[in-house]
Amino acid sequence: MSVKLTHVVAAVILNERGEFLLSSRPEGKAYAGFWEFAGGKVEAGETELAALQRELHEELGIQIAAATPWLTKTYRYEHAHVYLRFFRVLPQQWQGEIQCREQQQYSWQQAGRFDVEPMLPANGPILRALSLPWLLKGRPESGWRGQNGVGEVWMAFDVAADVVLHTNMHLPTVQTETLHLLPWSVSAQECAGDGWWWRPVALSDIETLCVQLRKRPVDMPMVVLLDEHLMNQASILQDLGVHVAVTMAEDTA
Ligand SMILES: Nc1nc2c([nH]c(=O)n2[C@H]2C[C@H](O)[C@@H](COP(=O)(O)OP(=O)(O)OP(=O)(O)O)O2)c(=O)[nH]1
Repeated sequence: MSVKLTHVVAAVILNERGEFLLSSRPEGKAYAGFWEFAGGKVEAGETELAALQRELHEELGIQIAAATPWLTKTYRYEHAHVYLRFFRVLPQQWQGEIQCREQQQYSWQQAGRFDVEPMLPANGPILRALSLPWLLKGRPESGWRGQNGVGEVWMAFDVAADVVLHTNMHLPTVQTETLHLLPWSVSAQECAGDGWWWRPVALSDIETLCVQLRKRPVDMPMVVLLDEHLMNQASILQDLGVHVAVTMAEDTA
């Protein structure tokens, strides 16, 4: 029996302080009072970006100029089986004053420290993924460090030994069918059943990765390890849609 999936888009809106926006679901909707990322159902004939722009304007009165596809998630509620597409919206990609047009509430939240509840049940992994810093720097000997809204995240991995240790973060597995389509320069390694690391050789590999991630999105972050010659590309990778970048750094003290 085929299951009808409800196609939903939702926006991870960021502000200049690196916080992200959650809002409560209004009275009259399923899971009223639960917290979510603003968004809603994609209408027939509408693109995902157009749906996101319409929903964010209807719910919060803000305008979205652009949004980067991020993670995806399918989830079966009693009321619907949903296919959720999350988009990252950077501070320069949205404008307007936030208004609660549907009598909902909103809150700016820090990654890793949520003080609103209850959350929509489908969103747990998404909230955990947000606690991953976008960029971590370090070396294999000393581990990699980055900042999220709460503080420092540290992790270490030994690609050869296929072992990952980490603190204050979560690195679950991505879908293998997407991994098989990637332009492997060095094949991806599953690390202790906890995540996937991928080490591209050229910027074009990363562009191909991002095209594949847009076509076949994954439900957890893909961590891209950048060798030294690709480090200066890190600033453009976020726009391309890379989830998490790990770079070698001189100073790891
Ligand atoms: N907007 C949003 N919906 C989410 C999130 N997580 C999650 O599981 N959902 C689910 C809840 C709902 O079943 C579905 C969104 O549908 P909705 O009823 O809110 O959509 P809508 O705003 O278009 O509502 P309506 O016009 O039909 O009243 O997706 C999230 O973070 N944001």
